[in-house]
Amino acid sequence: MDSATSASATLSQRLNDYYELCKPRVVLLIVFTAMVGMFLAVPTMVPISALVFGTLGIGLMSASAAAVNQMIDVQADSRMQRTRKRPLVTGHLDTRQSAIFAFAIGALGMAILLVFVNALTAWLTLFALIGYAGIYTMYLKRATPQNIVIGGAAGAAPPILGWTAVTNEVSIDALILFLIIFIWTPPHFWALAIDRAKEYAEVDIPMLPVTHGIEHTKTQVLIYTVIMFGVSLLPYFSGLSGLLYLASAVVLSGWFLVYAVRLKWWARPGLGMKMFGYSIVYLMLLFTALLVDHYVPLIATGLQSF
Ligand code: HEM
Ligand SMILES: CC(C)=CCC/C(C)=C/CC/C(C)=C/COP(=O)(O)OP(=O)(O)O
Repeated sequence: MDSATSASATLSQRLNDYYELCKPRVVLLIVFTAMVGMFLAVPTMVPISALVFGTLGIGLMSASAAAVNQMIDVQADSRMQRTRKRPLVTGHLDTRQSAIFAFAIGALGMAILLVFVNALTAWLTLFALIGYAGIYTMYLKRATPQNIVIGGAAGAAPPILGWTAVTNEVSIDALILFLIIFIWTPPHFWALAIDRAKEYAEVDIPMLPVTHGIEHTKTQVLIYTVIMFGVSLLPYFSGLSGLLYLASAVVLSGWFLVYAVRLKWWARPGLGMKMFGYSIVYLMLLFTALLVDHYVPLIATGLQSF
């Protein structure tokens, strides 16, 4: 390999390390839920500056929160199979580089929201960043098995942030979208934790299956999934969404419930991880259904006027 080729290989490796530091797939879904919040806040098109700068600011600050989470968790991450390849664990990045990067993208995100969006969105996003990186990662994660229920509030904030980016105010409908993700978080995480309980026990993180056992956690997953079924129908009953959304929510949440029931009474090895995988598809499709449902009447009206 000549020196130019090896320099470019190093650069692309380095970029990939910073990319992985941001938990990109989680941030992508977070940003998507924020964008759906923006679109649902207005009857027609989102103003382009709120869309571009709101998305960018929320995305950068979420990525910053994820990087800080990895800086704090480096010890635990180095001892779990699932997290062993993270860039701070492998030594591809050090704490100083990660701290500078996290601060830079966090500050940039905050500045973008303050200057181009609005102060309410900027401060609420900062609050979510501190909630996840500070309160959840530094304290709650090691303090109580209810860690993710409380910490989940930060991850559920993005639809509200998207909504305020466009309207500069919080509404009941924005709170309903928040509630969907808030109630979704425990089944999302505990389904994975059931299959990874041994790893969490080994690093002394008091996740629910470690402190209260697998059976209790499965019951909690089922209870939250039943509540989530009901909560996922709220956008229809509040008048935010129509029948297309209602039908999608019934099918998607119904399938989630089938998983929860199987996990409780007919589990087989690996079902927890399968349910965890479905939880991600579920949230993606549910928010896609909100979006499509919102624009179908508009498209239909447009077609009629031709
Ligand atoms: C406190 C709240 C949450 C906890 C404890 C949690 C926990 C986790 C864990 C442990 C993983 C890692 C799976 C792995 O490494 O294979 C994961 C993956 C994931 N989570 Fe969450 N999560 C939370 C909130 C959220 C939120 C709010 C979203 C998006 C709206 C989200 C979206 C995702 C996605 C897309 C993945 C897959 C990432 C990948 O494939 O790399 N999570 N979650
Ligand atoms: C500004 C804003 C909207 C912030 C968003 C917060 C954010 C990035 C939430 C992600 C939630 C998440 C991946 C939790 C898992 O952390 P973990 O440490 O329990 O999981 P791990 O073991 O995989 O690191």
